[in-house]
Amino acid sequence: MTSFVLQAKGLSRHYDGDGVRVRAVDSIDLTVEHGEAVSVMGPSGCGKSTLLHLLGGLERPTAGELWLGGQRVDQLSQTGWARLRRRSVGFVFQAFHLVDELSAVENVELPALLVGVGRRQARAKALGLLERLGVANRAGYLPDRLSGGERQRVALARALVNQPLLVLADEPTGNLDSAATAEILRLFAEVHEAGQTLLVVTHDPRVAASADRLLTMRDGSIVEDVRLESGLSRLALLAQVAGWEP
Ligand SMILES: Nc1ncnc2c1ncn2[C@@H]1O[C@H](COP(=O)(O)OP(=O)(O)OP(=O)(O)O)[C@@H](O)[C@H]1O
Repeated sequence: MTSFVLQAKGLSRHYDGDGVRVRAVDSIDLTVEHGEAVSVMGPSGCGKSTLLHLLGGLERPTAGELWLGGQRVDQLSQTGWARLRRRSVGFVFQAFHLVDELSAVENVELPALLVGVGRRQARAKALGLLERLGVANRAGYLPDRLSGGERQRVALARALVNQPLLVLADEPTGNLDSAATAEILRLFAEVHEAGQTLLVVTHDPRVAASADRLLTMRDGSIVEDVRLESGLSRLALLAQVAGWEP
């Protein structure tokens, strides 16, 4: 068995329009091992979201190879990707993307039902996750009756319900106040400690510093790839990125 969850080789996504080529993602090489928590930072427009979309099959590369859990996926059809994504990739977005008409528990169990888990088992899994993430008391609520922090916890539960190989999060705290951000960070840390592989795109240095590896992107490329091993290096990162005094 391969030890990596994800491997990209020369992965690129270029857009052509008005005679101009935008190299949104430009020949990226990246390996993510099982159990890593990786954060991706960089200035607006440097290609972070495009990279995340490529890694989760929401967009197709214009060049390069992508491997997920030992399977080559850059050539997969849309249907093939949809099937793979349901089982192997969990998404958490800034805007939550919950189904408004479904209750919290129904949102969480939906991906399980879609891969053929029985109703009773799907419900039990969903309730278990809501419990673990501290929102079991909101199981029957529709999303519009939940706070931002609660919605994101439900979205995280939904991302985890099929025990994916990889969770991809795009600015997961972008719509949250600082108390809810701290709570979501704590939950991401717990999920990571339980062995989940994570890749998080963020502008927030607190989020970035909670990972154990930080990628910095510029103009479609990864220009820095550092391990954040100690509390000290995390503090230094915070100071450097945010201009704070440690
Ligand atoms: N569908 C598209 N067509 C043309 N250009 C695109 C498309 N999607 C993204 N781009 C361009 O690709 C580049 C990277 O965009 P991307 O959204 O990945 O950046 P980002 O780092 O996530 O930005 P932000 O931090 O502002 O969300 C930008 O120059 C953007 O304008």
